[in-house]
Amino acid sequence: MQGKHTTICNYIENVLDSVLSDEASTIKQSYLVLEVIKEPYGFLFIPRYPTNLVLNTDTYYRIYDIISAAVFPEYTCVRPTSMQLVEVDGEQLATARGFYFPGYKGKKQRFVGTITKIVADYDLNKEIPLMRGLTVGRNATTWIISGNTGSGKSYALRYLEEIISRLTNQNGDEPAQVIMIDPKKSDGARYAKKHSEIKLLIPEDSDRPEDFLTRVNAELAAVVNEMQLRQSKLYEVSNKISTDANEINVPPIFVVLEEMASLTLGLASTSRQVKDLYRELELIALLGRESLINLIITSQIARNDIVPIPIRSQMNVRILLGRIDKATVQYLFPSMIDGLSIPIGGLGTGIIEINDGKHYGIEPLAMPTITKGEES
Ligand SMILES: Nc1ncnc2c1ncn2[C@@H]1O[C@H](COP(=O)(O)OP(=O)(O)OP(=O)(O)O)[C@@H](O)[C@H]1O
Repeated sequence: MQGKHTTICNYIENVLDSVLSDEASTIKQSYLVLEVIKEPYGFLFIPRYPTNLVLNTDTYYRIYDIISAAVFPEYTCVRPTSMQLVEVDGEQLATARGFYFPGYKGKKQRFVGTITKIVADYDLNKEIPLMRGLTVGRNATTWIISGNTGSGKSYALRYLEEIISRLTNQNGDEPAQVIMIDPKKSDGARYAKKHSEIKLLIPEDSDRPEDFLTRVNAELAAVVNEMQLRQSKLYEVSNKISTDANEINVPPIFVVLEEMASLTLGLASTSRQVKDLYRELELIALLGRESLINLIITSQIARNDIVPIPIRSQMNVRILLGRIDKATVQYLFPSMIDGLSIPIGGLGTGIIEINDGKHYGIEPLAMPTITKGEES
């Protein structure tokens, strides 16, 4: 990795000096800060050895906390989920490595407008826009949206549904399929009622929780079956080693599960129906990507007994809206328990981590605001 000593680097060095020099007076002058001016952007913190700094995770996040606050709002730092120790090109051994802090100039901007306007500049078959400057690659097929009541989960889901309704198979002649499971018969159910193309699963008035869950499991089993059929077909027709079901021109399938906690409410985690549910969801989360089967879960809290670890750990896109504190981050962002980044305030805001090979860590998020006339 390479960087340049730009004006902001002087500023960061001064900030670091004044914080760190109290603890270790010899730190001053024993490091250099460079700005990485090519993608992936950010900053390099390069200590000159010998140094009294130990380059470990604690030091990394300590420096992250200092830099990220000091450069905001001119720059936004992304909080990596692990320490980033990188090789610095063309340096002597004493300065041949440094900490890399990913970040970008300015702040990413919330979209405010009609869906048509928001998506106009994007190829939805490649990426899903969430903010101006923040998109999710379509290879990220598993999403979890969590947050306290009123934080904007349902609103975020409606936005994603509007996006999904514009997705098709490779040839563009078959729309994406959506299966909406809404045990609370709330926003998701009401939205699906107006969109006949969505397959809606809601409890009947006479259903006991286990009756509804049995129907949900049957639907999920059918999705898993379709996943296996697609994999078999892909195996037969493809000569490529790395590919996905776009090659066989099938449309993406989205399983949307609104408020996961209410699906198992009142049932023991050891019951057959609950175990079946977790098994089917785990299979979809683990194996769905190649067969274009996507999973979107919302949950007020992503506790282990609500979203079991094997499912949660497969989630490529993790969104936490609303209140961000130690209690709320611990399930989706365990590495963030100490030192929180700065979320942007307001409705539908929080933090996001995207695991699509193009993002480095946790960043602030403000979900789009859809202006009247097109919100459906
Ligand atoms: N991105 C946004 N832009 C504008 N308004 C928003 C946004 N996100 C949420 N809101 C507004 O905030 C309020 C609460 O949002 P929402 O109903 O989605 O929360 P929730 O997390 O689903 O709550 P609950 O868990 O109680 O169902 C709604 O009035 C919604 O219109």
